[in-house]
Amino acid sequence: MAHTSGSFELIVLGCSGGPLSGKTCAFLLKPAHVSFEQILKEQQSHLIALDAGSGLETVADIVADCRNNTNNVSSYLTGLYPDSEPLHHYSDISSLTTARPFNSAVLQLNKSNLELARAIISKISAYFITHAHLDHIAGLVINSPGFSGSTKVHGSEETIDTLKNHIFNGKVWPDLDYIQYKAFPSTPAFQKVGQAMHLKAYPTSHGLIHSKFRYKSAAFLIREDTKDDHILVFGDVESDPSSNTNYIEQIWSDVAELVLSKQLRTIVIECSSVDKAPSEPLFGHMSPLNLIKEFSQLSKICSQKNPTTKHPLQGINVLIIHVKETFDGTGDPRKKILNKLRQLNLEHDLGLHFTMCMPGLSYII
Ligand SMILES: Nc1ncnc2c1ncn2[C@@H]1O[C@@H]2COP(=O)(O)O[C@H]2[C@H]1O
Repeated sequence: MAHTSGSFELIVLGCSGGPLSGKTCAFLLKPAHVSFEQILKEQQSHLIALDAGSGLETVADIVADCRNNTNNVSSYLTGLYPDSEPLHHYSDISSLTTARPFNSAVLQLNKSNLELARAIISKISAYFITHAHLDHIAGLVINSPGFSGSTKVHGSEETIDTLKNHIFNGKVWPDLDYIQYKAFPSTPAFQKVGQAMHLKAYPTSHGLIHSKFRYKSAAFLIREDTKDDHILVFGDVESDPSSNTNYIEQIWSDVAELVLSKQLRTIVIECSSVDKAPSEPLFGHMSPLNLIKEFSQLSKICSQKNPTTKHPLQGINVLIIHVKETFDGTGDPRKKILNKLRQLNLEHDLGLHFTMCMPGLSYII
């Protein structure tokens, strides 16, 4: 049975911001109405990958959890800290549907956990990479010799150049001829992905290289065609005031109408650390104050477009990813970040609903 309550199923393989080397950012996305059973049978797949910091090993672990009724993957990140809470503590919305990604029809197939994981990974129709930092590509790289044939990898010109010349270059990793690179259009535009989705890639700023050159990441607006619904997924990103650019403002201006018409109800975005003193670097990332300022800006843009809407962001789901693990003995950074976001959300009267993403779960949105 496919999940039918939402438009998309976002399967979180990893969402840590490091420096932990496992469970870093990797997501599978498909229309919610299409089941994995169908995906495994069909020729033309509905499944896409957004970043690939984790891969085959996590899918195999999720299959094992589904088969054994355990929660090893979904409790992985919360299990790191002594003050961690049960999963439901990390979401504002009890109505946000989470599920185990694979149902009995898939799990009953006569395959080992690893064989089933490979069968699922081999149905990814294309990888969309926000930027080439290792924590977003490690799964793609290490898994690539096991791919069954041509593999499409989409990214900005800069990301593709880095992957081709600095990763898949015969030295760091074999230059595999079945990887087909495809650059995003220079002006953001929807392109068909999978069988019933379209994706538009926007550039974002992810800090400076050697304090000089802007390092770009990306954000993806994805449309589910049958329901004309959308999800916005950011890779690593810093706020416009931090970067002194207007990349995020351009995205907000482009999506404001969709927010107003309730055709964009979920935004997946990073919040890597707690707020820092101005002298401390954020390394091209968000903290709660910066993120809430960005959402206030989106709210303002929406209100300018439609002054009669009082709380344009009311009910928007914000899924937080890329929290950095900490070693300072002060406990779970996800709790601190979430508490601060909740407090600022109330103070700014935004009406957002926050969820800390966890690996091993499907979010039906
Ligand atoms: N100059 C630096 N010193 C120490 N750590 C850094 C420095 N620059 C970047 N980083 C870290 O390296 C990480 C690379 O991935 P992220 O962008 O997720 O987050 C980055 C920071 O946590």
